[in-house]
Amino acid sequence: MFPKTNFTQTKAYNYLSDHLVEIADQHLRSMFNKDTERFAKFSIQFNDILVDYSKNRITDKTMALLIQLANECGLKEAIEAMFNGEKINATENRAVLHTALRNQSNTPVLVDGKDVMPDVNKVLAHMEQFSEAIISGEWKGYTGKEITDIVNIGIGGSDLGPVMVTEALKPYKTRLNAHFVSNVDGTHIHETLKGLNPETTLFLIASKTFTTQETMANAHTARNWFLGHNGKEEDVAKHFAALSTNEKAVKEFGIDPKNMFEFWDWVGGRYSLWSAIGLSICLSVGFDSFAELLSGAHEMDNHFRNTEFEQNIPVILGLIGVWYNNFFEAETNAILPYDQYLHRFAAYFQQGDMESNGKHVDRNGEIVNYQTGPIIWGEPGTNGQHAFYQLIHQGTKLIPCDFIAPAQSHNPIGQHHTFLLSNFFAQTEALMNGKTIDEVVEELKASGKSDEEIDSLAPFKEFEGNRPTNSILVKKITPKVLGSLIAMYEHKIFTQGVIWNIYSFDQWGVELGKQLAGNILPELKGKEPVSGHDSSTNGLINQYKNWKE
Ligand SMILES: O=P(O)(O)OC[C@H]1O[C@@](O)(CO)[C@@H](O)[C@@H]1O
Repeated sequence: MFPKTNFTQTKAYNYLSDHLVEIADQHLRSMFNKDTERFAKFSIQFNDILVDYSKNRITDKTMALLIQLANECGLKEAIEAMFNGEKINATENRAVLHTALRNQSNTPVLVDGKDVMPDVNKVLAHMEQFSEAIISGEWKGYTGKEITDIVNIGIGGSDLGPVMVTEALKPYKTRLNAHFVSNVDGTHIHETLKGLNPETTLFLIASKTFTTQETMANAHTARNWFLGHNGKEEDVAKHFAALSTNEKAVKEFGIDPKNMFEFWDWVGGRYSLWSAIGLSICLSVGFDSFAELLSGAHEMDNHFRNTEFEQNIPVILGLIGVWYNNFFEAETNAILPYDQYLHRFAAYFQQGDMESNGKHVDRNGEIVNYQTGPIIWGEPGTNGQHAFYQLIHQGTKLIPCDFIAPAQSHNPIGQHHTFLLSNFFAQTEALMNGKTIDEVVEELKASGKSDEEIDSLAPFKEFEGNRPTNSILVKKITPKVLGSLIAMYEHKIFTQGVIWNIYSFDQWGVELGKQLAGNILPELKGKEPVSGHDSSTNGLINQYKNWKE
């Protein structure tokens, strides 16, 4: 039974509110000075991943109370409910089983009394066979040439995951070139198709519903492009595949069901890279690397399901996020990967986190009176340091940051990696320690500044510090490590959704905009002005109609 606790009515919530007052004036500097074991106490190593959460505004008591909060909110029951295939996505009456997609132990997972693992393994085998046929060159296009380019056409969860993983695992790239089209803006498919050869291009139409406007528009344009370049209807089967739950729509589009890779309604779009949606990953980095990715995620699943909360990484990260979100009023969470290959990692979790926990109604249908999902953002380090770190260091907003870095680079050129890592270590140290006004004055004195100059400059050069961070140091970004990292964040999001008593696996909030776009679309034809909207929308549409060609 999935619990429905209002966390603000738990004992732990009240104890945490009191505890916040107790530690409000404790600076992280003093916490570290007082406790030389702080790092050992507040860090966990999981295979080739070290999670250091010691630079957070927590004490032993904080962690004990946060774990009490998790217990009072029934987190353990909720975790079991998910893994056991209960229909915890209640508003869509669906199970939530992205974990089954990587269940390499093959223990049965029942949905409506049926073990889903045989179907999962059947699709995986098809993905493996298909990928190997394409990569080996055995599969030929309509003029007998082997495929050289893959174009994945999808959006949201049918794009962001494949893009992020393909970029993150570029060192494992196969001979195929992967391209991704997502935006309905014609520029996206225009720029992608430029320079591609229809004889050697394979299109993957990735859409759980196979109804998404952007994806279907791009898919039809791709098909017309193919047919417009001497491709024939009977050749479509050699150059188009579909990744979807909607076989009927796939057939209607004209894709051979043999080239359809199915997945199921218990796979959420933003949790679908492990499913047939991951076919572009298999083609980009090879099926073996994809299998390693699944393996890493499966290991994290077992950790999340079987580890006591005190040592449970996703639970701890989720609870610390609740601590800042609901007690320190932090509204955002920055994900800062010190690895250029992970440049789409934060973007991926913008959907993963914000589409899951960006909710204002609780599981009883009541409007919440507390904060729920944070705003997720971030860019790779060290670039962020030259863009927005000023605010993180000296702004008025508290920005909890996750710093991620690999000890080993795939490209050990000169001193680049030590430069990168020195910044990774320094930034969290600076955010934690800050620089006191006395230290600033000493520095200015030593640089020869006059007393008058010191008085005027010092206030601007002080760093409060006490700014919380998590440091996630991995041995190397391999498929297995990446799989564990992604699953770690998925389960962090799950943990927070349980604490906030919200449904994390539907996304009704994306529907209204689409519906209104459908209403407006026919109005954009012709030149006659519209008047059926508010004055702003009318004004904008009519100006567009004046200007459009
Ligand atoms: O895979 P599809 O069905 O085309 O959906 C694409 C994306 O659209 C959504 O906004 C839902 O409409 C995301 O949740 C989803 O990942």
